Amino acid sequence: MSPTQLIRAFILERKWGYLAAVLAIGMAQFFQVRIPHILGKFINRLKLGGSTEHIILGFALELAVVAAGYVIFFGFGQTQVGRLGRTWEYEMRQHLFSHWETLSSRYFQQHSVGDLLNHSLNDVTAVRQALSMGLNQISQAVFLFIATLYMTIRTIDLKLTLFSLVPLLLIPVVIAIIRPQVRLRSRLVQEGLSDMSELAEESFQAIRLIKAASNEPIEVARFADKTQTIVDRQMNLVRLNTLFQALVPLLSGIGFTVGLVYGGWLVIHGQISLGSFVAFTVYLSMLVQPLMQFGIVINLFQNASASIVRLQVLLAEEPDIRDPAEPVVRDVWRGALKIQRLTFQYPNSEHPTLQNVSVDVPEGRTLGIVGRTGAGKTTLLNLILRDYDPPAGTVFFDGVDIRDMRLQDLRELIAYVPQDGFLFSTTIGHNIAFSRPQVVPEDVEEAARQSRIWETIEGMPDGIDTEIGERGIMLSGGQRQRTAIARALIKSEAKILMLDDSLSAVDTRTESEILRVLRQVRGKKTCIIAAHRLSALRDADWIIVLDKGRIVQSGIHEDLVRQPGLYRELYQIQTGGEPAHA
Ligand SMILES: Nc1ncnc2c1ncn2[C@@H]1O[C@H](COP(=O)(O)OP(=O)(O)OP(=O)(O)O)[C@@H](O)[C@H]1O
Repeated sequence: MSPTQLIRAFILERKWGYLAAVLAIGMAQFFQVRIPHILGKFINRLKLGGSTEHIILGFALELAVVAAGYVIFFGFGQTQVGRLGRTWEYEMRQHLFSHWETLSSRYFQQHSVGDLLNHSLNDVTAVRQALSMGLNQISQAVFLFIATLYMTIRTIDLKLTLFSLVPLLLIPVVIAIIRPQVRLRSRLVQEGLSDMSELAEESFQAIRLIKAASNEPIEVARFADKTQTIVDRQMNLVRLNTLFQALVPLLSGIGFTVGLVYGGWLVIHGQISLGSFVAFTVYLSMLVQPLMQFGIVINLFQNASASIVRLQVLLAEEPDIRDPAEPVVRDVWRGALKIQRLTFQYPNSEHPTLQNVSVDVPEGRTLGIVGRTGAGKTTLLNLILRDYDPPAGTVFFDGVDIRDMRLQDLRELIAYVPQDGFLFSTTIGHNIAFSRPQVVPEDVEEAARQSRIWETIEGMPDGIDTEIGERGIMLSGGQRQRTAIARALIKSEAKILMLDDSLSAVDTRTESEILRVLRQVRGKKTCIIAAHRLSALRDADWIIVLDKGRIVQSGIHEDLVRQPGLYRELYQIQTGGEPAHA
């Protein structure tokens, strides 16, 4: 659904709530316009003389009743409108987040986090302001304007009202001229804010790198540059808004002068009473308020319409990786994997990253993937996960093209340890139980023991409830990797375990301990281990050697080290030039 449709549906669904709010705000204005009328009557009555105490008390009581009516109706309307606006904001943010969750990695590579946050914060807020404050102000303004005009024409003088009104009618003209500029400048401010949050986020993520390079002053200067741009753009907007907001009272002031001159003349010539003239001046000043509000509302709606366009673009984004129309569903999957003549090119890339890759991994077997950096190992794993879509007829799970499987089934069947072993800023226990929030602590412990992180956890102040800082900053690289492996192992019913260079940061002893655990898993799960370090692959049932996206060698470790080729080269480098032997 587009944001416009969403807004329409939202308002329609709550039409009675909105109607009650608008009517209450309108009613409040009718109470408000009674005040000058009472004042005028009071002055005229005072002029007649008589028992003043009694008169004053009577008028005071009338004023108090009117003021109470205003407060009750306005209070109700304002609260109601505010509540509806907040509900919209909540629902829209939920909607946006759910939508983003359907999109693939490709989308997040092409859009900055700063921009997305800007959408979910500022754009949604801009629409909310139009739906709450905007509606509140426009209801007030329309009702007050009509009611005031009605009162001045009916109870005072038509000509006096019309003459004073002429300068005020120029206000919409002024607004029409300034309006497009306000919109442009407010968009520039929003873009500047988005740039700034993007830079701050990147900088915080890279804080270790920045400190290691003593780059703090450069980062601070870059940030200052961004904030200066925002200030400049905000000042441009403020100047224009000031002009805009000054012109409205100026025009009202001219109307006021006309009213004073002509109204005074009418009083001198006895055509209206002094009380009516006083009431009229109050009415005129009351007309300024709705006109100012028209200006504010126009600004709010301008901002909201720019935000709606951005939200429109965002929600129009279709997920590029989806469930098939008629998925193949099975009760039991075994976990055999077959890759057949797989060639793949990233959308923004000029050359294929993988070329004609074929390999068969029977269920319960282990495939090792080795290759220099950039050879395409991660890409191959990402394609098996359908993080990017492989071409049809190239990747099969138990003989079924993975594109014909339900995404949820496929991903339930795979336990994956990504290269960066991403950890969330929560407790170590929650990180391990990430894909299985309902598991019991014993399962967390079991997975942690298998991945050799349990000892570390036991030494932590709060055990599995220890907070590990932003993205696991309190853990070492190896501890992070072992935590990520535990997270995969806890997914016990997965049929395929994929490790993307996940042992690179652990010492060789820990590596062989983890490999021993993986050996126990073997036979029950199909394992795919991508690695630079050949020691991680020694036990694999089959190894493929990737070079620039092609399989250049394949076989078992013992054979590969004997053959001349890339594998032996890597082996010799890693074993310090030892002669190749099994
Ligand atoms: N999202 C992407 N868009 C475009 N090109 C990409 C993308 N991801 C990876 N590549 C390119 O594809 C090639 C293979 O990258 P990949 O990450 O699969 O290699 P790798 O063998 O896992 O390397 P490493 O061992 O360094 O992790 C590289 O040239 C890389 O620049």
